Amino acid sequence: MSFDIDVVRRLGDTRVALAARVGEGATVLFGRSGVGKTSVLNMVAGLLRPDTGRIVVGGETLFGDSDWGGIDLPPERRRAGYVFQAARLFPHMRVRANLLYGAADDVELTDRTAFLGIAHLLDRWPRSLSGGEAQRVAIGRALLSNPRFLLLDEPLSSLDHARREEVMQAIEHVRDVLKLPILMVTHDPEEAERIGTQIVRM
Ligand SMILES: Nc1ncnc2c1ncn2[C@@H]1O[C@H](COP(=O)(O)OP(=O)(O)OP(=O)(O)O)[C@@H](O)[C@H]1O
Repeated sequence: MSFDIDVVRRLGDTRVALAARVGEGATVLFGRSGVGKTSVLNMVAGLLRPDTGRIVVGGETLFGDSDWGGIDLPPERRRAGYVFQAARLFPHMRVRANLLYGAADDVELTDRTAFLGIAHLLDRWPRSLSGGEAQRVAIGRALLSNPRFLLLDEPLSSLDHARREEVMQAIEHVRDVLKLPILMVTHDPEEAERIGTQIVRM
């Protein structure tokens, strides 16, 4: 599945612009702070509207300005799984309820929790989880919503070395075994090198 992204959006004094066409696997958006990486993910997710351009994922137009058919699919029809820098779990729900939020059913729960190494955490509250555990639950929640692709915004940046390795392996599993297309933001060159099938510099 390819991402074909050609967007411009002005935010205050910053002009966020990206033109990239990428293929299978994981695409890493790499660039200095403030260049607009998160804004690009938000545009792909449907949370931020580009001023001009188009976003096509797997041949389906998610957004197209008036020159491209005037299309703007709402976020729920884009079917993006979005994982943020901080896990952003619902604090009033146990891990199981967090995972199943947005899931049509629980048929994949066992499989997903097994490879993410979180099966033993289902009855825990988010506040009792380590950063790495919480981030793996956030990835599980995104996967269980049956997404067509994953958006990962610096999912490792708040973690120490050991926790980073756990989450990195989970992302590699999604890329290599589930073969779900990934668009991931990082400003860590080592992470970009390891996760990225292709790297797009902004
Ligand atoms: N609502 C807003 N109003 C004005 N400027 C904004 C707004 N939202 C974002 N910006 C600016 O747009 C630019 C892009 O922000 P964005 O968060 O996309 O960058 P980034 O590359 O993800 O940065 P970082 O690596 O620090 O997370 C920044 O300069 C930011 O200050």
